[in-house]
Amino acid sequence: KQPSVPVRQYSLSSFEIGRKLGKGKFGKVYCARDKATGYVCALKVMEKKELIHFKVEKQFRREIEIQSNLRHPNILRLFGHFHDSERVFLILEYAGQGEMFKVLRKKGRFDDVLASQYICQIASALSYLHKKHIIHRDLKPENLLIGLDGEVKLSDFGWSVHTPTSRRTTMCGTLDYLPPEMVEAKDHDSRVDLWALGVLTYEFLVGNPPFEEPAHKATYKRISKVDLKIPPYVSVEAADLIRRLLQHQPERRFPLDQIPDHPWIVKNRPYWPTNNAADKKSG
Ligand SMILES: CC(=O)N[C@H]1CCN(c2c(Cl)cnc3[nH]c(-c4cn(C)nc4C)nc23)C1
Repeated sequence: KQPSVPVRQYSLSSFEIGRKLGKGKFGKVYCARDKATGYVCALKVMEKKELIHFKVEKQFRREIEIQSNLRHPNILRLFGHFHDSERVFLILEYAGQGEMFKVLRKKGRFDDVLASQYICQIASALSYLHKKHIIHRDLKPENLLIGLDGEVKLSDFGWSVHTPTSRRTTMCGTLDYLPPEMVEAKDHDSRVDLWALGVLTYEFLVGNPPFEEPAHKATYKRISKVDLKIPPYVSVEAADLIRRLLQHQPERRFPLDQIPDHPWIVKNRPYWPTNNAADKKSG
């Protein structure tokens, strides 16, 4: 009988802690190296009392359960978790090029080649999740990371659930990515991620989400009416995909598995993937 790989028990002393990478909603993330293997990872630390105070321990357990079982090149791996008396620790994959929203803010907006590569990779990750009856429900630049070779990594599964569902937890944070059926608190399914993908496509190419307004109520109205204005500099092919995703009726939204064949993706696919790290190495 083949001995199964023993599941290692981790503790804080298993790691050398490096620099602080950033703050998530409920915790801090540090770069860390596993002493036994030298493997670099990201260690997310959360205070138990904070999880209890924000009443998110159920959501947090779901995040661990869902993300631990996912294996996809565009989904950030969760390798394991452990806790001590007052904190919980997540051992996450380290994304070598950091946070998407910082890159987007710094660049302002992406060109068709970069944006279409990112959208195609995110569509691939969403397709993988939907086949497992999981919807992400919180797709936005803040929840995207970039790996060492420039590939996108979906992270933060705090809001993901098994379909179909109707939201029970009150929403906080930006409404910008929510489809009509969610702002109208109707039952919803995996096609909410299609709407968010449309919002993300728009934001990558324009620099801000399509229905952004200072007041929540105004954003809500623009989403409900699909009050979409696409600037003239957005290419015809990109505008076509954005319009096909930002459909009020979920069943009319462009299906994920057709995205790799959409003209905008095909036209902007490089002959070979740009592998920044390799380019630098080869000089
Ligand atoms: C919600 C949330 O956890 N946000 C972020 C904090 C850092 N974190 C990372 C996570 Cl969870 C995983 N890998 C990361 N890599 C980086 C990073 C790399 N560079 C060069 N700069 C940064 C920053 N950050 C992470 C997720």
